[in-house]
Amino acid sequence: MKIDFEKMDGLVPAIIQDATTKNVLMLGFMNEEAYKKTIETGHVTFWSRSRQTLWTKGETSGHFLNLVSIKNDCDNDTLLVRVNPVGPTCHTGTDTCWGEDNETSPILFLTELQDFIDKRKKEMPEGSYTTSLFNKGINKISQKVGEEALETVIEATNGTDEHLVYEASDLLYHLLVMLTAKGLRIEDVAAELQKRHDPNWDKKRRQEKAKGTMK
Ligand SMILES: N=c1c2ncn([C@@H]3O[C@H](COP(=O)(O)OP(=O)(O)OP(=O)(O)O)[C@@H](O)[C@H]3O)c2ncn1[C@@H]1O[C@H](COP(=O)(O)O)[C@@H](O)[C@H]1O
Repeated sequence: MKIDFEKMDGLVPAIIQDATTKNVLMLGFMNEEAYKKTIETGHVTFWSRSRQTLWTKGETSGHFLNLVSIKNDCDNDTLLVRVNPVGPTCHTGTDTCWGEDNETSPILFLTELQDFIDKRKKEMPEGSYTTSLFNKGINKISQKVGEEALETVIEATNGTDEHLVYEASDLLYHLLVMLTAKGLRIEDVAAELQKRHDPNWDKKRRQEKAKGTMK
């Protein structure tokens, strides 16, 4: 279904959400022209009600909202616009128009860290520990994962919580490097875990195992 501008007298509210952190950044209004321009340019564009003109967010500040996706609500009169913001969204200098900092949750940081590791793999800058791991290859990276797993286990059985968190972090970092080396993502692992969360998953797994279609 198309967004219904007519129903809304030509102007629909557009909720702007950070595609990564999922924080709500601001609310704006779009007419059909602004909507089309947003899709054509990939920069979120509104209709300014006060200035009565099209307004591309970032055109003066450089703080563009790069379009990721745009979606109608259930009755096609409000838009959810997911973006990657360049800089702070609010004109007051805060990340959201509600004065909040756009903090990444520690769990989401795992994907950010893997993006960073992937960048290291592509650019291979000198002096980087991650680069040195990629240079040594998958066998050495796998060995490091094994070592860090062992150190984590030792802390779990015989150490402090603080040391356990420290070693588990070493383990996760090296696991991310290993996944990256293999062209895989932490999201692939999360998706597998999500699949397993189905209460019938283990039953299905056993059935498939019995049929010999799964290891
Ligand atoms: N999270 C980590 C991280 N965790 C652990 N490590 C490194 O992993 C190594 C752990 O190995 P060990 O405990 O065996 O200690 P070691 O004796 O120094 O290591 P070896 O001599 O055995 O290789 C240390 O050198 C740590 O510095 C990490 N190195 C990098 N990161 C992240 O990766 C980013 C990029 O790092 P660089 O590529 O080095 O810029 C950083 O900004 C961080 O966010």
